Amino acid sequence: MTTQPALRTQNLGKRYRKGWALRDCTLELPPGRVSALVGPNGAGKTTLLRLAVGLLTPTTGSVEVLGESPATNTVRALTRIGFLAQDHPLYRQFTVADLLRFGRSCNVRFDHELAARRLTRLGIPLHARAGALSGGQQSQVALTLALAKRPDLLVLDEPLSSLDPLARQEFQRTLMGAVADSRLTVLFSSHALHELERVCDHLVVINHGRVVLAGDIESLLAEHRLLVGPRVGTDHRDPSVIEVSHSDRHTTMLVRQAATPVIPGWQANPVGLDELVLAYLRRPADPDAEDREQTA
Ligand SMILES: Nc1ncnc2c1ncn2[C@@H]1O[C@H](COP(=O)(O)OP(=O)(O)OP(=O)(O)O)[C@@H](O)[C@H]1O
Repeated sequence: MTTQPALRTQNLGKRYRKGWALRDCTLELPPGRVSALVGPNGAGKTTLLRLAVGLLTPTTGSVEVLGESPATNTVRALTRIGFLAQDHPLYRQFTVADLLRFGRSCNVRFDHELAARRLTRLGIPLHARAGALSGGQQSQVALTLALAKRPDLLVLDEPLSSLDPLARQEFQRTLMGAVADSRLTVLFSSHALHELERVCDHLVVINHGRVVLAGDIESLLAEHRLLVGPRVGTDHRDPSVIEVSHSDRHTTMLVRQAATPVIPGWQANPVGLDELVLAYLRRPADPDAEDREQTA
């Protein structure tokens, strides 16, 4: 069994005319897992996903998908990658059946049976024109085309955003089924924090173009604790303290040090995934990182 990361980035960065969209991104995604990429609007998620699939060229650093660069080894690497863009563009004049035929003619591994079966199950008629389908149906067609390509890495930019709750659940089941059947690796961006734990086992949090947290979700939750105790002053330079808040009499601290003994009089509570992600997103950008890069 291969232990090669499905996606590896090293100091990856992308600069547009107005500034950096992604900086100093070093990541490894484990194969055969579902990873979520979360962060606020403008954080750099789409930029990272487009770099991963070879649609953008890095300004700095490198990206590898299953050991190959999508930028330099285009044909071979791209047959192994499925990508669903945020606006899931489809040829609007094509019928769904035309799109399946087109998919088959462009991809040697295309599984026409799987695609037709999934669309029929979802009640999407093959004779309908793509432009006449609802937004949610169009995104289901686009997702089906990406899945039918039988990629090793499936990259999805906000696939949940146009789906209703039933369709979201079906989507989650489909992803988990595909991962279990074929050791597919999935990376998808999402704002739906409360739904992530059900479908993902790995998390990447990005803010201001930088990765601020990444890892296996279970381990991340086990490594963090919410400490509650009598009000105290806190050392803001302590890197294990992620966030501090005070009420009149109490101090609450989110810390990354699960194994440290709790101070008498303090309570240590587990932290939820939403709470953890939001605490990292509320942290101010690291001004030292900028200095470090300028002097490097
Ligand atoms: N083609 C482009 N030209 C110039 N700047 C861009 C371009 N694409 C993205 N940016 C800028 O890069 C930054 C990151 O954008 P990106 O689309 O990656 O964010 P995002 O996290 O996907 O946001 P959202 O959640 O809103 O989709 C933003 O400041 C954006 O304005």
